[in-house]
Amino acid sequence: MTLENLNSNKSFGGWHKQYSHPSDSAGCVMRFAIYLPPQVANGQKVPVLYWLSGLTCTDENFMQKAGAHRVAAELGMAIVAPDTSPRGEDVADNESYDLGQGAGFYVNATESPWERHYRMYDYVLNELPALIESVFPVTDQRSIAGHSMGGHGALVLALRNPERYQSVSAFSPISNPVNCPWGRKAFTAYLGRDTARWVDYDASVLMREARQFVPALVDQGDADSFLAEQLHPEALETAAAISGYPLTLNLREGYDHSYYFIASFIEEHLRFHGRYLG
Ligand SMILES: N[C@@H](CCC(=O)N[C@@H](CSC=O)C(=O)NCC(=O)O)C(=O)O
Repeated sequence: MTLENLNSNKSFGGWHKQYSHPSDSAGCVMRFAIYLPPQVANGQKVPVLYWLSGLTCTDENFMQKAGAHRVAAELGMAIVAPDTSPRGEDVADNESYDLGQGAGFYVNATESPWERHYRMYDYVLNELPALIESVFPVTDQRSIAGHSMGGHGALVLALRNPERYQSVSAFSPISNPVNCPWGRKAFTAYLGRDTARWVDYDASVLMREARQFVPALVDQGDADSFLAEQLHPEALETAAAISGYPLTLNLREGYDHSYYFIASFIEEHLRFHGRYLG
């Protein structure tokens, strides 16, 4: 295992660290950030919250802007934030911000030229937790959360793999990607034109058909400029009502799509996950 430590910062008694490593799933060098709470210094193993970021983000946005370390330190919870796509000179890209590098959509691409590296679903579900659990003092208790494109990724991963996660939460998720411009553009490129293949990556479709449940929390700002066109939380709410899914969806007055919104409510999300991670 070649794991290169790129950076270390002490934070709230614990450590924020950044690493790179060669990834089998992505076929390139991937980066992630990890927050290790102070409890690990006492030889304690801690559970892990995986955080998936949104379009244009890297492993850095959440760690720098969300203000999550203080409560993670109190709860004894590690947080792992992977990059949002494969990257590199030989990795396919697109000039737009919502396709290609920085916009992996947490799918396994099947279409050229994306299928060689864009396997973020496998990376986040399998490769990254296996690496984290073999190298760091963590348990195999995992929860998952994310924002926007990352909220879509977190919901899809938990809905398809309920045995792998204790809880799931999302800020402003792309809730019904088969019915919004961001989702249709990305899924056409990564998965092809056959829309029957898209539903495996649509949280609202998956939640409507779910039979095995993971406690779910979603927060959405009502002043979010992407709300009407891209996010469709009402589709998630309808799906939960049909399947009886344990979803709490909060509409927050005046909040937009930014990390100011995430920072305002991240403590509630961390405490929510803390209840299920033990
Ligand atoms: N046109 C904008 C869009 C980028 C943007 O708003 N990114 C969000 C996530 S949107 C959905 O996935 C984000 O988290 N940005 C990073 C941040 O630190 O705020 C643009 O190109 O900037």
